[in-house]
Amino acid sequence: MATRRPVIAANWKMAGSQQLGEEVLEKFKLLPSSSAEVVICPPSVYLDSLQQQLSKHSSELVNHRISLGAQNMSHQEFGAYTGETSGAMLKEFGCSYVIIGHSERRRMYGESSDIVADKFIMAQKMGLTPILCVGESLAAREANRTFEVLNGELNAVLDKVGIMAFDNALIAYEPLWAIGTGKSATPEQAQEVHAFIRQRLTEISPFVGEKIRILYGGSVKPSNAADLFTRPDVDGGLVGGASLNASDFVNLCRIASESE
Ligand SMILES: O=C(CO)COP(=O)(O)O
Repeated sequence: MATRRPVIAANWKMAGSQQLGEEVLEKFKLLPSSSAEVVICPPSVYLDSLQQQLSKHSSELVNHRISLGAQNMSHQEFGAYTGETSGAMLKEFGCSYVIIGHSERRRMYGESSDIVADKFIMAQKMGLTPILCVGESLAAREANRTFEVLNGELNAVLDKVGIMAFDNALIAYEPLWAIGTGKSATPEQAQEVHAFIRQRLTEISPFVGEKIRILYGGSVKPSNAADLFTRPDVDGGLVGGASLNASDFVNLCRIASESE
């Protein structure tokens, strides 16, 4: 089996502060080293200060791999799109990653799978690595439609970008019923879906399927992380609530590093 370096990504959503960035980096300085890749996705207005904080503390963070990411971006390149942020702007402010197709954006802001695919394409065009979120609702799970929903969400992107585009992407499996509910998927449920996603990609390209990192998201916290992250197809986490607590978040990175 390929060794895939774990990734822990923080999705602050519309929360956090400049102060939180400072607190998180201070906690990382106390952790001797971590092998997991860490991605912090604050609201875009905080990217500038976080980028500066990262560079200020860089000499004390050499044993960590911390990158910046955004939570969303426009599928357009530039122009008259009030309120939007382009991939080029995110790049200018130090982002390497961007979350694409989070269920909160799909549900609350009407992002169709088609738009999600266009954002994926634009992210890569701008040199950003997309973190593509997929996941089923509780109703879909209860109706045994989990794999059908995931297939639909994956196919919408695969059909437009092709399998090789996934060579430079992460996938986050985030069941909607586990997001912000305190009720995580069980490690068995997560593993089952992650294996399904990997298999789906492996059928088209064994190289991509084996290599791609699939993160689990939905009520990840220090108490359930080790059980999730040690499953063979779970390559880390996309963390909401627990990423707003600096100690918990750094703890999650330590747990992910130890589960490699
Ligand atoms: O949506 C999520 C991360 O993108 C998960 O959020 P919670 O960790 O708060 O459940």
